[in-house]
Amino acid sequence: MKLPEAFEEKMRLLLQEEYEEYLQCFEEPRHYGLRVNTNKISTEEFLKIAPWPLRPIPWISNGFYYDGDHVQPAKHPYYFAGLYYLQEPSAMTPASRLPVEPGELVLDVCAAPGGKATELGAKLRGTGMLVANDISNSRARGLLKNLELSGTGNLLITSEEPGRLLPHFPKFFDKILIDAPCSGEGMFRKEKKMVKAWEEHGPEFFSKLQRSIVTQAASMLRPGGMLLYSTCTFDPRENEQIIEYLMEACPEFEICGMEGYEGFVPGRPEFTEGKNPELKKTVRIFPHKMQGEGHFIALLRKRDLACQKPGDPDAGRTGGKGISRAGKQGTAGKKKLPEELDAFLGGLRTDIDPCRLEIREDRVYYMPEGMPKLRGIRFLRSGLLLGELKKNRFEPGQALAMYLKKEEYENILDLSVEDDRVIRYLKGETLEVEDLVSAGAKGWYLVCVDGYPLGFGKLASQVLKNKYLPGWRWMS
Ligand SMILES: C[S@@+](CC[C@H](N)C(=O)[O-])C[C@H]1O[C@@H](n2cnc3c(N)ncnc32)[C@H](O)[C@@H]1O
Repeated sequence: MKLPEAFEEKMRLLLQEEYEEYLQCFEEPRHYGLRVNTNKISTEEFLKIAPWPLRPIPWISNGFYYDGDHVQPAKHPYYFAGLYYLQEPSAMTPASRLPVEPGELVLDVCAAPGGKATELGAKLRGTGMLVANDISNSRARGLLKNLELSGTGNLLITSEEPGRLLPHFPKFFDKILIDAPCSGEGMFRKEKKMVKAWEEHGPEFFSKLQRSIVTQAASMLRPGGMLLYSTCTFDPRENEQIIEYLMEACPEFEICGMEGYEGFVPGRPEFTEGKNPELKKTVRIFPHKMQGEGHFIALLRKRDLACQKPGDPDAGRTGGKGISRAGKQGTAGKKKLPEELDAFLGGLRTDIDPCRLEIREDRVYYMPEGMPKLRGIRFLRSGLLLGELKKNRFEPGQALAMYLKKEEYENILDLSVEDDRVIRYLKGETLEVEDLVSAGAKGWYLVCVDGYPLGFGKLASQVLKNKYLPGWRWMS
């Protein structure tokens, strides 16, 4: 493979005697990774039902290698049930090293198509709020699908420059992940077209963009919060130098250590102006050191330089436009709900706080607590889309199906993965289910595969009318 000369020169400088070893890895095959969605299934349970051999990715607790030349995990009903996400192994590292806890307010600044955001959502376990942003509207659509498929509910998906989010979320988030747009040097082996893109827009181009993204994002982090910066490139101008720039612009930031792994290579302070030895706590992943592509990861904490009562989670948070941890009341909170919606919600075996329901143009949403007013922000989704009111009838939606656990809904049609009706359901066909329901049964049923929800269907006369989202259907 022909690499650009300037890139080769830089890598020689960066790797020295290891350079030949690095070049060798271009002759080796790429690695395929699968990350278990622990929001839906534990890693142990998934390993019991996994349809193909899997090998642990040693530095990711829920990550596994699979043989991508012989199996297609994206063509399996468990994929449609959101039990896992397919992701390059090194790319699993950033979200795994940002310590997100349930109940936190989390921002993924450059989130599409959702490789990291889906893991951050899983760590929140349906609590707190995940704001997933991407400047590209078309890419944000893919992000929306992936987050809904993963069952993430407490959600806001925006498509903005971070600077436009800032007035709404000053010092707001507990955790922020910036997986920055970059020159992609770490992906040269996996995607040859990245080399051409690098020739058009290299590290200088991206470092300007990264500087502006990190400083804007940093202002949205509350004092005491943590920020993880990552790229899939090697160049210090996009890595250590960005962290140096951020720490100069915002001196309250300090670099933190993270859970290590023998293949992680410490950052290189000598490639920065200030040569701060703390930069050694940042991490580079090289493909000749580990079974994964190239990455850079830095974890930082924003120290609280002002006086703060210990244990006060709101200390330092300024609150932005109408933001408070208590949240604002949903529009449906005080009103009487349409009868069919009320009956449907009554059938859910999970706590629904009526104050968090919002009805907008016939769509019913369940809003996260603490959702700010969104005036002026381009967003694709705010809250969990429960379904639609159609002439006062209520039709539950796909996002709700993916959010629910089997035991959280009363009417279940649970099919075994061996049952050919699973694929027929995913293709949008009507199903005969007289073996599974009694003669008089009717209404909305949650279709599951081996106990994991796939979508809704409407039952009448032992026939299930298919309500699987057309855009998500199984293509043969
Ligand atoms: C490396 S990709 C993100 C991959 C994603 N985190 C994942 O794990 O699936 C970088 C993303 O940044 C987005 N982007 C580029 N410039 C941006 C900006 N100024 N603000 C927000 N997002 C931006 C791109 O559209 C792209 O989707």
